[in-house]
Amino acid sequence: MAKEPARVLVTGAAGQIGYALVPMIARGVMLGPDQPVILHMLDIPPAAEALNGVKMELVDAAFPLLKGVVATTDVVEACTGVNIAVMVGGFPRKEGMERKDVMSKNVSIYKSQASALEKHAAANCKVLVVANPANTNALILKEFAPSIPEKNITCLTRLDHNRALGQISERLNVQVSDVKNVIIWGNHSSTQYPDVNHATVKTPAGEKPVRELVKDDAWLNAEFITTVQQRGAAIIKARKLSSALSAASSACDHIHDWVLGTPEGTWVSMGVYSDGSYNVPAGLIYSFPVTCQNGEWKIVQAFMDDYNCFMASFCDSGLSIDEFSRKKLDLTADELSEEKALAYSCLT
Ligand SMILES: NC(=O)C1=CN([C@@H]2O[C@H](COP(=O)(O)OP(=O)(O)OC[C@H]3O[C@@H](n4cnc5c(N)ncnc54)[C@H](O)[C@@H]3O)[C@@H](O)[C@H]2O)C=CC1
Ligand SMILES: O=C([O-])CC(=O)C(=O)O
Repeated sequence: MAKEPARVLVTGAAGQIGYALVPMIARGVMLGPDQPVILHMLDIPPAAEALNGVKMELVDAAFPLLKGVVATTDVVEACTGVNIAVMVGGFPRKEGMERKDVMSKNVSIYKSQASALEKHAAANCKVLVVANPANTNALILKEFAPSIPEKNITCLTRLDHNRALGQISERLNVQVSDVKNVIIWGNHSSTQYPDVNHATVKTPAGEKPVRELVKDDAWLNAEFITTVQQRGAAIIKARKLSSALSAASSACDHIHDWVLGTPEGTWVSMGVYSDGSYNVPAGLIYSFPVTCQNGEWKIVQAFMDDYNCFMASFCDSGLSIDEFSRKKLDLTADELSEEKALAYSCLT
């Protein structure tokens, strides 16, 4: 029997990520080729005409899975009955701007949209915040939508995760689909820590650790990390616009794996509400390695082979974290704590 359509909200749908994202959703990239969708697109009144143009193009593209389009500048209409909310609308960082510069503008947007989602979205709506500062916008959304379970509110660090996979694949000249289990820890900002200590590559001789294949710890501990951390800025420099197609594609990956599950033996990075795992302060939205099953994510806690379980017992908990990594996990947590304080100061 055909599935009921899922209602998917995209805020900021007239913007450049929105323009890349809505056709992917309508094609089934996000929720699968057998899941019909009704798109809810929200933007602000100055973008209403452009938003209507996007709606016209969606009609023109005749997507078989697309069962309806709501294009509106009314936040209540946009949020009503949605099962998935992808929050892209916001004030983007421009060349030379730090994320903190855009904090106060986004705090007020996320406060009001949180209330609309809380009152009007479907029960168990899953929320992905893309707009920067993504982790802190998600935290504000969580604070102002107290009846939405905290496990349903996440932010996008899958783009950073995919960037890390891409860098390793380029360096080793292997298929990106053969690289797995990198980790993005922390903030979607230049303090994030792209960690390859548990990442592997599929080879004809079995799965091999990335470190063993790259054979260049100096590169992995320095240039690789900064390349991933600074990739957003490099795209802005090259395009004079921030990443859009890769952001849209990664947002689809995030929701796809959350709803439909991660493959056996594979984890992905998601910004989720910290429960204190890995000694990350509870109450931050922090990017962790997660596996997903039955529509729920779970922070990866432990390696399954004996050696690493043994090693993990000497560390904080879960995957073994060396001293180099520990400092980087703490640094990005400190930045998130500062962002949280700044965001709260914008509320008063
Ligand atoms: N987490 C991540 O990995 C990434 C995050 N981003 C962030 O995503 C956001 C969107 O980027 P772009 O699409 O390039 O920006 P954009 O400026 O092209 O589009 C943003 C859209 O949001 C709309 N908007 C503004 N306020 C709104 C509101 N209150 N409600 C609904 N819509 C509103 C604007 O009118 C515009 O159409 C930015 O904050 C950007 O920094 C971008 C790339 C990656
Ligand atoms: O830096 C930005 O504003 C865009 C962004 O988040 C990214 O490309 O990762």
